[in-house]
Amino acid sequence: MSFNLRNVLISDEVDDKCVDILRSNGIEVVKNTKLSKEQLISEIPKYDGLIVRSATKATADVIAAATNLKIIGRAGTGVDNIDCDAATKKGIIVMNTPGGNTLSAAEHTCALLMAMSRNIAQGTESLHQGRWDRKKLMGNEVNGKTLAILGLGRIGKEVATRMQAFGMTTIGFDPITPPEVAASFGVKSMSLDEIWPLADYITVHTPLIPQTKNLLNDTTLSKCKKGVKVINCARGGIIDEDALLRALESGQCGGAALDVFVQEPPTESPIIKHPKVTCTPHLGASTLEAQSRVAEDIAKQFVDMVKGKELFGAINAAALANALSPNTRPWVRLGTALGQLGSALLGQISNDTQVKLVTYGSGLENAASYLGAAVLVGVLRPKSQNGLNLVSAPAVAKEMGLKVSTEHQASAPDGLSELVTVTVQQPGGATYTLSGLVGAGVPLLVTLNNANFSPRVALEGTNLVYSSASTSVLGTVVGAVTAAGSTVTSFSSSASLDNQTWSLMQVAPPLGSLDTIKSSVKCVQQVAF
Ligand SMILES: NC(=O)C1=CN([C@@H]2O[C@H](COP(=O)(O)OP(=O)(O)OC[C@H]3O[C@@H](n4cnc5c(N)ncnc54)[C@H](O)[C@@H]3O)[C@@H](O)[C@H]2O)C=CC1
Ligand SMILES: O=C(O)C(=O)COP(=O)(O)O
Repeated sequence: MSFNLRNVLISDEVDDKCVDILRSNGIEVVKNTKLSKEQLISEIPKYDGLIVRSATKATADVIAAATNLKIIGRAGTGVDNIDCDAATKKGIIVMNTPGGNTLSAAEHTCALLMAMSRNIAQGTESLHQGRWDRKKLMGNEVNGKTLAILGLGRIGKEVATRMQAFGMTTIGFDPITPPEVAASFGVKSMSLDEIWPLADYITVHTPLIPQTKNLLNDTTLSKCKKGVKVINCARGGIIDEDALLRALESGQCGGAALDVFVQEPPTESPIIKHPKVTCTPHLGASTLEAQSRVAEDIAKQFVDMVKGKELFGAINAAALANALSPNTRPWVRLGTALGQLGSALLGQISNDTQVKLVTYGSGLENAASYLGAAVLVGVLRPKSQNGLNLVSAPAVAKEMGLKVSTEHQASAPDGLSELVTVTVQQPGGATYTLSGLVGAGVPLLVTLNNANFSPRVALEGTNLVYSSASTSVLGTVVGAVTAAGSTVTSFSSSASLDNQTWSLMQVAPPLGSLDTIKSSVKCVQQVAF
């Protein structure tokens, strides 16, 4: 996959460091933060890259119009404003800058929590209006109170340690963070049902995903202590705003501090007007420090990717990241080559084609995550539409209905340390199984339908792959290649198995037609690896 990024559109307010780094690396940049959705749709086909914060909505219709787009960069954390599924299906990388704004968001959460507890916004407002509301604005200490943190990732952890310094007891829930990890930063892990009755404060630090949408709702709020206070500096919608309003009205909720909203800006929402609500206009990441970091991070991540150095921060491209790593790159090439070979021999790929990948050996224990995508790129290449790559292949295969399975075996056969086999099968039709490994950084074919190649065949260049009853057809095939104006640059054949020999003949240039060879062999295909 080539990463030739000619130009990038920056459509949100991103620090100019980003522009400077991209331009100094030869990438053209247009910054336009005033585009309407319609204007974005009409502009986007001109660009190879797009950089956004949270304001631009990279929805399915924007992505559908993005005929040249290779990458969407999020100068920040949350990617819920980007239709990642639509981008993945089109082979567009989605990348964020994890960590660049963590401290700012954590500090803002703590600031909101304290401001809510001491009525700082309400006090400021009363003074602005010429009042001296001391009695009305009685607060409470946070010392000795219990803070529940839902989502113990980067920000949740930083909030915990800061609020512990104020004397709060921190408890939390996260389906992924192990209890011992949470304990290492002073948070006692509990189930949500254990948390609700214990919490004096609840702060959410999860992504907005189906499992976290309306995590705080009428039911869960009713399980909390009367007067519980809530903070949302993560994403609008994790707390159900209507339920929150009802709880504030009834006193079940004693206060809310909100930086994010279901609709931004929340002009129509009554929640922002409620006297017990302290709110800010999505300012969690709005510090000079965070903006400088995320701008620099996203630009450097783009440049590193273009230079083929590494793919950091990509959230939909595990296979692609491995394609850039020197250790795994040849295995990715092997997977694609085996997939291509299987697909060419099968001759047809349809909705019910079955593809099975087996990895052998401890070195390939977690390789299926990227080798699977690599194999599918090879399998689907004959059917390839624009954008078929390591990002999109699994999604395209899923959409087509291909039956894809993977398996890992701890040890490899025949004394090998690692081996990959790919089987492609048409139900009720042919089956081809290919095995290969990497030697000296080169993808090598080991067997084809159990027929062994010794020496192993480098899967490189353009090859005629044919099967014959014996190797005696070699002269005829070479004659046909020469007559077609091509030359044979290497040749390998397998051991004979069941009266069949498989041969790979590397030719240059590729042949225009295989017709003269077809009559001399059982089957022949031309594959460019
Ligand atoms: N207000 C603002 O300006 C900012 C908001 N954010 C938002 O803050 C949130 C957290 O960001 P990070 O800590 O960097 O993300 P992270 O990925 O480091 O942490 C998120 C945590 O949520 C956990 N999680 C997932 N599903 C969960 C569930 N059902 N219940 C409980 N926990 C669950 C994950 O396991 C993970 O540990 C994101 O939504 C991000 O978009 C981030 C930066 C600035
Ligand atoms: O990084 C995030 O998830 C944020 O919410 C920050 O949003 P922003 O870049 O300030 O629009």
